[in-house]
Amino acid sequence: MSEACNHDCSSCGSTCGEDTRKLKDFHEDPNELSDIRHVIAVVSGKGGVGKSLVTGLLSVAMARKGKHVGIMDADITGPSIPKMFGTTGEVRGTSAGAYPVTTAGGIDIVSMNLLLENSTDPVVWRGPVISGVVKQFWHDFIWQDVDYMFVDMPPGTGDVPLTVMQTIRLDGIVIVTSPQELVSMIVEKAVKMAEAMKVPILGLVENMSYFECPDCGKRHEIYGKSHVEEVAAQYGLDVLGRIPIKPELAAQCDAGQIETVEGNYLSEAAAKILELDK
Ligand SMILES: Nc1ncnc2c1ncn2[C@@H]1O[C@H](COP(=O)(O)OP(=O)(O)OP(=O)(O)O)[C@@H](O)[C@H]1O
Repeated sequence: MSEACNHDCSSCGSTCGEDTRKLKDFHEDPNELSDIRHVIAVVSGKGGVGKSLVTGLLSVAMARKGKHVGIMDADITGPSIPKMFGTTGEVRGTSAGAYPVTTAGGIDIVSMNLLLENSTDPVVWRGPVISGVVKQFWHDFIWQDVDYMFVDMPPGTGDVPLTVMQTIRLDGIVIVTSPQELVSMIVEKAVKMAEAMKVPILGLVENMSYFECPDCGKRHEIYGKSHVEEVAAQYGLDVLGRIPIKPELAAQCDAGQIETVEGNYLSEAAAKILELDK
């Protein structure tokens, strides 16, 4: 709240968490044939920090717990989910709606890359068109019996994250950071956006946290000391996991083999997400 606050929010553009205006509810129902129990969005402040990797690993972790998982790849101009899962199938449609493509491990995926004739074709559309596609992924696809849907957001706080948060009733967001980012600033932006949109934050995941020497097991903080714990404490958030830099992880993602990745870097995140069922 600013010092000059006169408690008349109607003429104020700031998002201070004290907003007295009644927020209009823009949430929209999914396709009438869809059955989706929980939706979690994965966000990051900038590109390339590993948001898609975290979306993929969280999905695999939940699928390994016996849950039916869906992934909506809302990164329309930079979709990477199908490649990570080695999914090339075609979207099938009926008059009632279209169906996601299912991975080898049983995860349902919808991504722009599954709709393009050629996966290397660029998507050169303006923001409103892109946001419209994300809405179509929600309305026009039939998501059957999905326990947990993860939405891989484009980085930042632009049109698409806003559309997703307004349109889909989210159970929470997971914020992905990396040690080389200005973590405090990124987290504060995400916290303010989530507050403004009334979406709970499930916690932070730090990717590329450290490198573990394969010979001696010593951990090296290649990008400098992590500040994720301090920042999380500052905002009252949980740290849900720290993922090391691991060339094998990148190689498995490039080979479409994320479902065979061993180790569970996100067990705390998965435990927290499972609590949504309670
Ligand atoms: N911990 C890690 N160890 C090794 N490679 C990683 C790790 N995290 C991510 N990568 C690699 O870095 C690249 C970027 O990761 P990813 O696509 O998940 O980032 P992103 O934040 O989703 O990017 P964008 O915002 O551009 O979609 C990928 O090639 C991925 O395999």
